[in-house]
Amino acid sequence: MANQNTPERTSLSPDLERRGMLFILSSPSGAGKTTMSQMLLTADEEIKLSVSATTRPPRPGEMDGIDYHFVDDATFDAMIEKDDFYEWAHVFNHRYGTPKGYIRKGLKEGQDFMFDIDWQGTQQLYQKDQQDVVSVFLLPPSLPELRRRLESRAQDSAAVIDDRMDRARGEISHWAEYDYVVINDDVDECFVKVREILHAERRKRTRQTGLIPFVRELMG
Ligand SMILES: Nc1nc2c(ncn2[C@@H]2O[C@H](COP(=O)(O)OP(=O)(O)O)[C@@H](O)[C@H]2O)c(=O)[nH]1
Ligand SMILES: Nc1ncnc2c1ncn2[C@@H]1O[C@H](COP(=O)(O)OP(=O)(O)O)[C@@H](O)[C@H]1O
Repeated sequence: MANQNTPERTSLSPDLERRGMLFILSSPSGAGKTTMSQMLLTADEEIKLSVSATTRPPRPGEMDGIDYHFVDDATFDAMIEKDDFYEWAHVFNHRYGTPKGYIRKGLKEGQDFMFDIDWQGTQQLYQKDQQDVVSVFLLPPSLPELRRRLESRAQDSAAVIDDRMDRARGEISHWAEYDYVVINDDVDECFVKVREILHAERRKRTRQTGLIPFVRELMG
């Protein structure tokens, strides 16, 4: 069996074309989206991260263009003006948005993208492209554990952590809008579940555009 962190190809066949997928991970802050998305990106060479633009300042260790495109308010305004965003939203007193160009081009070429976005962005992507969106909501095992994770990440001030905890219930209230809900208790078990979802969704008949010519040929 392949090691769970080893890159692998998961296409049914390299010859079969399929539609790219918009794979969304949402959760209250601290429940584990970044952890899960990094594990999936390491383990699976067929999915790329959609790098959002944000007006929030970088955390220690975050890199411009890798974790986010860190922009100022004027630049974000200009991007809205130029219709550069697939979707954007206000979250925690900052603005976050998904730049369009890169995603559109990739999807056409059958590339899968992972989105670490909130429920507002998820709703907007569903409105634009219902067929290609797969959404997963991560729940923490408990609220005290959620606080413990925010504190253990040690990258936000006490006031920011309090604010995120205050908003957690509101974010959790959107759980039923998602295709899948996974409780992130043990990190490795959660990863296996999220990866199973990704693999199964790739095999959906409607995503495999190469099936029609394949079956035609199969049937002679
Ligand atoms: N709608 C939308 N939400 C985003 C985007 N990028 C990030 N977010 C969400 O903004 C929230 C705050 O993200 P961040 O500041 O990185 O904090 P974290 O969730 O604690 O890692 C999270 O719920 C993210 O999923 C985006 O492009 N669009
Ligand atoms: N299943 C888990 N058990 C324990 N700690 C976890 C688990 N998942 C994530 N963490 C830790 O919790 C903190 C918040 O996780 P992170 O992935 O940054 O959350 P988010 O991106 O949703 O804000 C990080 O320090 C991370 O290492």
